[in-house]
Amino acid sequence: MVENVIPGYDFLALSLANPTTLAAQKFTLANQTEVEICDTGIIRFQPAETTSVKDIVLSCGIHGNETAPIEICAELVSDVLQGKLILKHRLLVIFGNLPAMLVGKREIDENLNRLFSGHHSLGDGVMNAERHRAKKIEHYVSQFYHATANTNSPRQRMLYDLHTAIRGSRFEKFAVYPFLHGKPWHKAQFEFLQACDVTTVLLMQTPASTFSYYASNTHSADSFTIELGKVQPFGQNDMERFSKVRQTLRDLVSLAQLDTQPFIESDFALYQVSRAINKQTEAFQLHFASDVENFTTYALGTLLATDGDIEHRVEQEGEAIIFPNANVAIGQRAMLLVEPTTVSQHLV
Ligand SMILES: O=C(O)CCC(=O)N[C@@H](CCC(=O)O)C(=O)O
Ligand SMILES: [Zn+2]
Repeated sequence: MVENVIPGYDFLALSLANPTTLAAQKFTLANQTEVEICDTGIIRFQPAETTSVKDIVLSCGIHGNETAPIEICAELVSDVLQGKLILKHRLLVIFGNLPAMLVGKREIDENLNRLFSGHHSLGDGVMNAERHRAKKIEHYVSQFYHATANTNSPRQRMLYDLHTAIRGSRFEKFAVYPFLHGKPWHKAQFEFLQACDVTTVLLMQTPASTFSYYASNTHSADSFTIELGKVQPFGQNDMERFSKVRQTLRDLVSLAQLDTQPFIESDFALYQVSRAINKQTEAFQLHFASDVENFTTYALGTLLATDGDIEHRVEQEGEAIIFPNANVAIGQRAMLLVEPTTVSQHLV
């Protein structure tokens, strides 16, 4: 049955062959896991196991050229479909921007990761494929979480949105912890990240239109953007570098509890955003080379970027650059400046 619906157990290939739409379908695996294709690139699993307490969303390819996470998720989905990986918890897997994957680009018309929390419908409204996709993704995530919202036992929601960075990084893997509006950070989440070999975490200080902020703020999910290395074409990722994250994600969905190391703050490099620099004019220019890595620091006063007449310089000792990108839409984030911080004072 599965092979008739998803040839070769390859849901990614089926989705890429149907990048705009795929008819919804439901079927059951031999191990009694219920599978629902919600739409192209969006697949939901309900395990036979009734002691499931976690509602887990994994997403990748929100930017079409960020291939390592796409390969990781495709492998995991295929193994579930083949019965090689038996789920303990409910799981929704999202392959975000299929048309952009097909052409190896970050986006087609607009950055999908700036369209969540209803931003898909602002301004000119839902007028391009990325806006439609963001709206659909929000719909399926809401449906997934709401399906168990009235059950009596407490459930844990999580959403891990897997990306890769455009540049190299002083820390190859790092996570973005969305702004929690004053709520405490979760020790167990740092422990999960460490199990994934991610020990650099950037704590955001403001709301955002990203997918991870949407999941955190709208659905109270434990949620992160997780950056896994640098953008590479499909098939050119050294998957050995991701062995810990691959295994931890498999354990997360298939075991009752993850076996993690206790949180020790000194194991982590923690940063908070000191400033966000938004592009204001088409003249925006970075004043360092394209191979300068994320988390690089410069001396006080160094000119980092100009935007017409505006000069952006290092204002604080130890301020590091992250996600510098001159090629963004006017009004959008062109770079973050971050500084070391701690979490122990506000951690549960
Ligand atoms: O390397 C870059 O410049 C961008 C990599 C990337 O796509 N990062 C995400 C971070 C989302 C967040 O802030 O949570 C993005 O820019 O969308
Ligand atoms: Zn990305």
